[in-house]
Amino acid sequence: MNRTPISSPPESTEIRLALEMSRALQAKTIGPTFLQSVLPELLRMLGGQMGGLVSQRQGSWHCAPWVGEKTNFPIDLITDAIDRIGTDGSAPSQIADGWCVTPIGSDNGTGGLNTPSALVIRMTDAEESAVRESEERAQRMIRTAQLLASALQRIETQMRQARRIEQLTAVLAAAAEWQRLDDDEALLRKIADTATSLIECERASIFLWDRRRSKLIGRPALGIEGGSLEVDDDAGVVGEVLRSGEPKIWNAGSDDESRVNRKVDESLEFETRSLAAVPMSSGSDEHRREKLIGVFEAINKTDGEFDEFDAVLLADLATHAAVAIESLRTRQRLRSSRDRLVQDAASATTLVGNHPSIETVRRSAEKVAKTDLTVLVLGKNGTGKEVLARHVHYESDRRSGPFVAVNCAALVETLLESELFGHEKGAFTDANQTHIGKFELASGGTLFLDEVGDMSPGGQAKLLRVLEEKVVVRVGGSQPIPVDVRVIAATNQPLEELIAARRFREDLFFRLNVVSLTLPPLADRGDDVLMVANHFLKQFCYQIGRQVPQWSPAAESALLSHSWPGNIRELRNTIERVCYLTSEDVIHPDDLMINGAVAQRLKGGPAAEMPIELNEATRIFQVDHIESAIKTSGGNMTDAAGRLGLHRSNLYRKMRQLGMPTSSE
Ligand SMILES: Nc1ncnc2c1ncn2[C@@H]1O[C@H](COP(=O)(O)OP(=O)(O)OP(=O)(O)O)[C@@H](O)[C@H]1O
Repeated sequence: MNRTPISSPPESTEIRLALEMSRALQAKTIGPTFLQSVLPELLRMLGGQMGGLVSQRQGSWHCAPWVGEKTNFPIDLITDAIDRIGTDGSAPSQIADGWCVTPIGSDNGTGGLNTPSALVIRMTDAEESAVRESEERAQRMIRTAQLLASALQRIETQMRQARRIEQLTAVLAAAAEWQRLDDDEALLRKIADTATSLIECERASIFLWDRRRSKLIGRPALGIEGGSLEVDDDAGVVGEVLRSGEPKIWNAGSDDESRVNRKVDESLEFETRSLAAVPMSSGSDEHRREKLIGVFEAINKTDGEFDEFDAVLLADLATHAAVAIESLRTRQRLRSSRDRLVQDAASATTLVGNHPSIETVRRSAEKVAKTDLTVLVLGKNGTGKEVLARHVHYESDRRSGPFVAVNCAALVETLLESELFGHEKGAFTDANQTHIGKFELASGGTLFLDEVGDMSPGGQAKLLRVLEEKVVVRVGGSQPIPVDVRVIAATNQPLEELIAARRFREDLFFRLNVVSLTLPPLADRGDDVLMVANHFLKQFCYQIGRQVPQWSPAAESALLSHSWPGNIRELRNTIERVCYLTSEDVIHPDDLMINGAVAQRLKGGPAAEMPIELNEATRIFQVDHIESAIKTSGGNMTDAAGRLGLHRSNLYRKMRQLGMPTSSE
């Protein structure tokens, strides 16, 4: 070989190289183009004429970054050098035929080069001669090449880590956006679009698994106008993923053609050149398999082939996508069962009647329902004040929220505050646990304050404050809790008279009486009596499974002429009795047992042909007796309780026991 005298590289080469590389490592702008821009200068310092980083991916060699021509690689030398990488990560350089090859060890999965790689330098002729002449020069070449190799590895690691952070940030941002979507078509499309742009591929598809039919349904089925793409769940690469639960990559040319299900391409008039597919599961490690909902697939990498980094990114997206799909499904299920419940509850509280007075109330109720105004419902006992309050609730935008009813008369002052506003654990002797008040429970919905006229003065003052400030403070607590509640109050008491007698606060009256709705007594509703009677008749007959009987004309007249002092509640009880105590196809006036007929019947009068069990007779007597006490007291429950020798709260308890409506929650 021709030995040309050469000058040794200046002693400072290694130092300059080290300085240059440390500057490079500190640069904030390290990116894919960075190495390409600094490599020529580094090579020149090393005495190289061409070279760069060579790595083997998916069976073929890639040179990037690289300076100079890409021909005549010393493949054998590179393979040999890579094979010599020690288990401890040591990577000896090889010098031969003018090449210096330095393998780059794996960085143990820290995000750097975990594909076989080597720094390859083609020496200038002068450098080659110098290296051949002098062992010291050869050693210097090796040392500087190793220095450069380790710097390249660090730079590459940094770049990959920066890219990974960027990707994960993008995945998290996308996942947060997916959680906000409420329509599954839009969600799936958005997931596919995100994957397409992050992974840099032509399209992405989600294959949802229909386990029962052993099919995978491609969504979005791009290219199939309005149709759906369905494949057998064991076909193609997606089938492999489903079977193994592992990510799979396929690249045309380097992988087995038979793995791809070309039927999909045919139906989409598309050509798959490369493909990465990963399982989609919303479960954590041990539940991954059972929570597998499908396969996520990226098709045709825009530049080159898919590699394991793409598969890792796709798997990140798939995990978040599976959670978003599952949580949308759960939300949809919950929403539809909630809608069904709301629908059931709304239809169970129908405001029956079409008398003009009821039509007027209904129209006003529906109008006020669209606002958040406080409503005061007025009317005698049993006229349907709670039914009307529920009607307002179910007609309002708050219908999916709770409807919470509180009977203010049934609460003694000491309990009222804790019932309405809640208490903290330890607030008083029996407060073993934190108790959420009705205002908080009704948040997002409606709070119905029944018998508000019976509220104690202290209770009235506290209620007024909450209505004005729209915050509650639990008893024993200090934290103000904002409450979003529409309040509907009701009373059968003449509030103006109570105000004059200083038993009801005028300021609270004005606060509650923003809109008032008044229900007329049943006797003033004309033929509605028959309509409501038929409504209850059907309801009770259905409950006990008997044929609905007919009214005799005389029974209809009796219903229409009765004064119904207990209003609809009395009518309801009457019809309930009729349903339970008669068995004929036609109902006669005597069957109604109104106008004292119950007592007469219980005393063994003419209406007593049908035997009644003792329990039922006792119940009927008690109901009748309590109703007449309430009637005599003009609806004042405290007074009625006094007449019956009971405390007011015991009267409510008794009424509940007897199945009498009490308008409490
Ligand atoms: N218009 C109506 N259509 C159908 N059922 C009704 C109607 N009005 C009242 N009811 C029924 O009558 C009974 C009494 O109604 P509700 O409890 O709403 O009356 P109230 O005026 O609130 O009574 P109270 O003043 O005693 O609290 C309930 O069983 C209710 O379902």
